[in-house]
Amino acid sequence: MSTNPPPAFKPFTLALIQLGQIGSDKAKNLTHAKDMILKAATGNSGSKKPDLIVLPECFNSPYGHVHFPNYAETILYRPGEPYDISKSQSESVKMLSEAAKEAKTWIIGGSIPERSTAESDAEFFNTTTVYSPNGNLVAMHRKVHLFDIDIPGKIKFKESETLTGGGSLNHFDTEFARIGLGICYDIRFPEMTMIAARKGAHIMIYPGAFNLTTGPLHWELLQRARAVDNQIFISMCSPARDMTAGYHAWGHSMLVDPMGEVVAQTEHNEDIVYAVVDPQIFSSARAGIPVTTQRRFDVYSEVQEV
Ligand SMILES: NC(=O)CCC(=O)C(=O)O
Repeated sequence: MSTNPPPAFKPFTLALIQLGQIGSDKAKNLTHAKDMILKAATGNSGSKKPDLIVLPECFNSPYGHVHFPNYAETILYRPGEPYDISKSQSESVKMLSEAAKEAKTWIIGGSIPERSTAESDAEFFNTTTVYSPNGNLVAMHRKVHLFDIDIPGKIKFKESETLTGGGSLNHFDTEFARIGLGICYDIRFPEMTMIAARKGAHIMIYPGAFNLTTGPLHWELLQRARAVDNQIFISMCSPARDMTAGYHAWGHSMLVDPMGEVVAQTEHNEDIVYAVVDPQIFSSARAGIPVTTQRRFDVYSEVQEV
C-alpha cells in the first residue's frame, strides 16, 4: 500500500451498476456487464459523465462456493509492476480493460473468483481489479474477510469452503481522490476502514452482495457507521436481486457521505445509481466535528492486542 500523500480531493461523479442477469453463462455475464458499463458511461440527464464506474461483487459468476473454482480466472497481477493486458489469461480482465478504454473512465471491476496460478495447487480468492481510463490494470484487492456465517433457519454461507482470504489492504489514487478497496463482508471489520482513512482515503468502495436476512438490518447501517466513524465517503455496489438464483442479493447500492447521510441509493432491480462525491462535505464534517484530530492514541495503545 502506497504511503505517498493522497491526491487533492476534487468533486467526482460515481456510477454504481446494480447489475442484473448474472447467470451460469459467463460469456453472457461479461457481455451484459460491458453493455451496462458503456451505458453508465453516457451518464443520465441529471448528471455529468461518470469519472468512476463500479460493478458488484461476483459479477461474472453465480455467487456460491461451489461455483468459484469453475468460474475462476488466473490474473497474475503484481502490485507496482506493469501488467500486459494483451497477455492476460483472464477474459474478465480483458473485458474490463477494453470497457475502461472505450468509456474513458476509471472502473472498479466488481469482483470475480480468482485462481492464484494455473497450477493444480492453486488457491482461490474473491478479487476486485481496478482500471484507469486508458485501460491499465492499476490495483487489485482480494477479499480479506471471508463470508462464513450461520444464522439458523435463515442463512448459512461458507466462502472458506473454496476460497482463501486475501492478505493485504489496498487503495489506489486517481486524479480526484484516494480510494480504499474492500469487498462486501470486509465492511463488518472497522479496522480496515479506519486504516484506509488514516492512510488518506477519501472514500472506501465495496462491491458487495448482502442477502435478504442481513441486508435489511445491516447494509445501510454498516455503511453509515463506517462513514461517520472515519468521516469519509462509503459506497457499496450490489447485484440486482434475482429470486431464481441460488443466492438472493439485497440490492440497494448506495453512497453515504462523511456525515452519515445517504446521498443516493436504489431499490433491488437492475439500475445505475449516479452520485456526486463532494469534497466540501468531507471538509465540513471534519472541521465541525474534529474527531480526526482528537484521537487519544496514548490511551488506545494498551488495547491494541485485545
Ligand atoms: N458477500 C458477502 O460477503 C455477504 C456479506 C453479508 O451478507 C453480511 O451480512 O455481511
